[in-house]
Amino acid sequence: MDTLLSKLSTIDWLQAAETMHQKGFALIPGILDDSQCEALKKNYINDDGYRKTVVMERHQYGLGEYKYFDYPLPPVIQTLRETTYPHLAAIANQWMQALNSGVAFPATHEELLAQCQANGQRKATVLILKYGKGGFNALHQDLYGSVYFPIQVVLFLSEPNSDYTGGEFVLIEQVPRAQSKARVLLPNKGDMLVFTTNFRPAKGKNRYYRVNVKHGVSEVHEGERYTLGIIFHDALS
Ligand SMILES: O=C(O)CCC(=O)C(=O)O
Ligand SMILES: [Fe+2]
Repeated sequence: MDTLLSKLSTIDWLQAAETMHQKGFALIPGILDDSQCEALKKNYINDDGYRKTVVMERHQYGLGEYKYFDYPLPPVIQTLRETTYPHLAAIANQWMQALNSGVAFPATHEELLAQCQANGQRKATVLILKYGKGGFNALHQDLYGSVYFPIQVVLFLSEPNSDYTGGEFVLIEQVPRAQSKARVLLPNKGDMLVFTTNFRPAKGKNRYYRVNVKHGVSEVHEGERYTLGIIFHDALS
């Protein structure tokens, strides 16, 4: 845990914020070590510590499975969630200001959760996802109620091109009155990707405008791909 905290403390958040402003995502390499990735994956088959399993194809979400963690969250996840939040809140607040939205997010994650609770959103949204051959995640946004935080994080628990092939992380930008732009990413095991849940501001001639963003995962060709998704707001159910 101390090593995780010390890794998180070395993140250059100014640079991450700059990349977020430019592109709506920022890749921060080497956050989880191999044993932390393996421990999270190994625990997937157990029932303890999870509140719900979702078989993605049953809801047309894609092909694969995920499990929502229950409170109290495992210490590694709790640390990731509460330590990264204040930095992301600063970025989100700059976005809200640029877009004149009148929304401001609280400085601490505890306060965000209090806002969720006041709105009946009490269920943990942190999840671990597992995809096998043919698995994919359809393009989506992770909003779980009217209180939501616009930035989320994914930690990559498998090594691309060795644990699995295919399975790129996909981001699609929907620019107003234009056709969509796709970006594909293949982060390494242990990397942390920060990205917008629903939109980012882009600079127009006179003011900022909203670019909608969705994310998903392209088809896994071979092997198994696991990720840990950290969403900062909680869910109604
Ligand atoms: O498996 C992935 O890379 C995507 C996970 C995801 O959609 C999420 O964490 O919200
Ligand atoms: Fe997602």
